[in-house]
Amino acid sequence: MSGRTPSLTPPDDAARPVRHPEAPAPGELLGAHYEHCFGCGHGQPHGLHLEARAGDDPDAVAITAEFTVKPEHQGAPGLAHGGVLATALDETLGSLNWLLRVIAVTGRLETDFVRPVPVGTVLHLDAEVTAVAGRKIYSTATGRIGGPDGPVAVRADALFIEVKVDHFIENGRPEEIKAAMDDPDQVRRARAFEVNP
Ligand SMILES: CCCCC/C=C\C/C=C\C/C=C\C/C=C\CCCC(=O)SCCNC(=O)CCNC(=O)[C@H](O)C(C)(C)COP(=O)(O)OP(=O)(O)OC[C@H]1O[C@@H](n2cnc3c(N)ncnc32)[C@H](O)[C@@H]1OP(=O)(O)O
Repeated sequence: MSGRTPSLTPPDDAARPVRHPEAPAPGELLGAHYEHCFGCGHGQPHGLHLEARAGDDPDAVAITAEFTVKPEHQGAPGLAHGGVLATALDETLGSLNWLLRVIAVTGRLETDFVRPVPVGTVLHLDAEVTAVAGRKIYSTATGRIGGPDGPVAVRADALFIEVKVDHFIENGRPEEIKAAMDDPDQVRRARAFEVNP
């Protein structure tokens, strides 16, 4: 994509991404990586409740997701806030971690807002890893309105950086970290990212 900052362009020796052999099957609902996550958590009343699925092409590290814009997501009257749309893109791109079976955090997210997105709209998102270079994961996402093949409303390119579980243990607030480590469901989800908490 033109006009991107150099840090979003994979180096020449970057590898093609590979879907992990134990990744969720094509079409499988991914669920939430953390129940209180603002993007995907079912236990987060203020969240986006984004639902993501593993992409249909078994050779691509790709997913699809849907996000319904609610009145609480407004910026201008009747329109989605741009930061909320960026969050939906970020969350969708972050969900690609399930297919790589690594934990990675967003280092850079570059977003284009192409069309306004009215409240009530279902945003149809798709995201794909384009390249991997060491800990650096390059990815891209699009959000369409009016259906999965509708016009593009938002798009983003991103650089995610692989981290170990210590990233969260060392930086997260102790209350939430302890609760996560004491929760067998959370530990099971973390293992899906090959994490051993
Ligand atoms: C029991 C507890 C369980 C807890 C875990 C539970 C579940 C786990 C599952 C999933 C959770 C994972 C993520 C959350 C998922 C979804 C939410 C959506 C995603 C997000 O919302 S996530 C939050 C926002 N995100 C951050 O909170 C990051 C803050 N940040 C940092 O924590 C550091 O900044 C870090 C770690 C990124 C890097 O730090 P570092 O010291 O490890 O590595 P370093 O700096 O050496 O960078 C290595 C190479 O990346 C290049 N690089 C780095 N940053 C760059 C940038 N910004 N632009 C361009 N290039 C960059 C360097 O240039 C170098 O490149 P090179 O190797 O070529 O020199």
